[in-house]
Amino acid sequence: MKKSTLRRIWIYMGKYKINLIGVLICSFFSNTLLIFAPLLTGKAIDKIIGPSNVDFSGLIPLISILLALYLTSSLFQWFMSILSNVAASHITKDIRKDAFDHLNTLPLKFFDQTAHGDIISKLTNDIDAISEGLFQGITQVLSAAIIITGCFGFMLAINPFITMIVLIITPLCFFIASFIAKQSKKMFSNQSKTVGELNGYVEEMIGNQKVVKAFGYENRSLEAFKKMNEELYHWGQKAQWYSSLTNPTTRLINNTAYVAVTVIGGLLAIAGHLSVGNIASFLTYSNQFAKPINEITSLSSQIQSAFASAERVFALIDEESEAKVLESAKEINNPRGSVEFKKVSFSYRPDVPLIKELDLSVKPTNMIAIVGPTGSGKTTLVNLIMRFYDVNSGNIIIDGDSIYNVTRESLRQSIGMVLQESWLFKGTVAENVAYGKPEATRNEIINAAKESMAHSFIKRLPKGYDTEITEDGGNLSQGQKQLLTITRVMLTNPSILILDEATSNIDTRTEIKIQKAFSKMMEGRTSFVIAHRLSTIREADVILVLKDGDIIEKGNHEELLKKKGFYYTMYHSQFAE
Ligand SMILES: Nc1ncnc2c1ncn2[C@@H]1O[C@H](COP(=O)(O)OP(=O)(O)OP(=O)(O)O)[C@@H](O)[C@H]1O
Repeated sequence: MKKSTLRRIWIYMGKYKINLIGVLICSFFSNTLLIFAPLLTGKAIDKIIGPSNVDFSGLIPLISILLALYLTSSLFQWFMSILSNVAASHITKDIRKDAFDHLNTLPLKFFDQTAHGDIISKLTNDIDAISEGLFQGITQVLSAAIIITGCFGFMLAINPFITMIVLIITPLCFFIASFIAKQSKKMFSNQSKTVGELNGYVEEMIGNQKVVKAFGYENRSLEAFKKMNEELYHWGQKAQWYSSLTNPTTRLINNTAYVAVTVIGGLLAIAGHLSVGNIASFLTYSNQFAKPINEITSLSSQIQSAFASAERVFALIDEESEAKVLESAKEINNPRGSVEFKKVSFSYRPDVPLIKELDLSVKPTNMIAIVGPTGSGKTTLVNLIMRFYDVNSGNIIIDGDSIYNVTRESLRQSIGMVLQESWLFKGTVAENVAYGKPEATRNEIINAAKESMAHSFIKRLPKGYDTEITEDGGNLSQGQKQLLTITRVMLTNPSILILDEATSNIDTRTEIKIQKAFSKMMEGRTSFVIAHRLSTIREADVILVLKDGDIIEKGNHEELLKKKGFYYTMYHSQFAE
């Protein structure tokens, strides 16, 4: 357990000090009251002296006190769980908020390099494990400490000799329980690893059902699933076999102690050293004393796993945010759209240089097409303009301002992006269109849709602009989804456009319609268009041909064809197809 993890958990918990103090007080009273109960029960038993010989005047007050004691203890128990649950939910909420807030400040690099499932599991399971583990852990440790000390004290007071017997037998239980726990832990961890694999496999198969069916993969998929399921069964069985040993073994030892206490207690009673009531009290104390000791193993693993989860969540919160903007950073508003790259160098990994001292000057309202083989750095160029990644050296200037001297928000608001994947979320058509401008009026939305030629298909949807779209736009065609994302960009009215393979998922007939929407959108705006289909970028003012991160050819369509270089070969190879 790292000290810093403890300190940070304490900072979160410290905000709910009052609840914590309340939990401590309630736990103290609830457990202390309970510890007195067996003593009183013993005394009550001793009031029943024999047939027709019951000391009612002593017995009735004892029973009344016992009832009051149990009632008060239960009330304290109830208050304790309310206080601890309230604090636990607040802490979960606070940590989750901090983690999610921080997630929004992380650079794209982080999301590119981290498994998304892992991030989700940190935000959900791990955060739950922290609060559950810690609060249950703390309250149980506290109760255990009070119960063990109290019971030990009372047992000692009743009879030190029998207390020694209990003291010898109970740790034996503890060692056996922890040995079994160690063995079963291995099996449980294999089991959860297999569960993880199985979940991943099922998710992949469900997500890619089309591909599974298209390639007739069903039977092979079933085979692979069967194998994993068998493995899961195997580990599950073993884990259960070991863990199911704990209870019977510890019970057996505890019961042996119970019998020993009863027999020795009986003998001592006959010798006149103990009363029957004393034996009854002692038996209850020895039981209560053993219980928390037996639970220490599971309690410690619960607390350890809460700490492990806390470390994972704090590691996420400690991930380095996007570089801070300068204090002097200004807002960029409606730029005219001139873009300049000055000796820009960039690489994703220090040992693999990608873009080397690239110079480029783009005039406002120009259409720049970026073409080149796969992996040549086309998307990287637009990543740099959007500041998804920062250059290693050099500068990018928009309308005379370095993009590093303006706020990221205003820079990104000035640029509209349409990607190959048209991302839509669960909500109405209108809500999806207004994603970048939530305050847009219905008229503005309709006008944008008319401009992007999406209006006619939206009108025909069952509820028009109020039609609910399922997650990922499953109930729309690929072309319709793309028209919606174009409308979304239209509505934000950016000065600069980036279209990254925006029509590559669309059939050629729909593409013509979408091309028209694009042409309309590009009017009066600087645009960067990445396209594999060269027929779509013939009209570009400048075509940049990229190869291994360098611009190897630059010019308009005719100029580049005349050159008979790389573009010429690419263009003709596409038409030969
Ligand atoms: N997040 C990343 N981390 C590390 N390397 C990356 C990352 N993204 C891209 N690369 C690498 O950088 C190079 C350029 O990638 P980029 O996506 O810019 O190519 P592209 O020309 O857009 O390719 P495509 O036409 O296939 O989309 C490739 O070699 C790629 O493997």
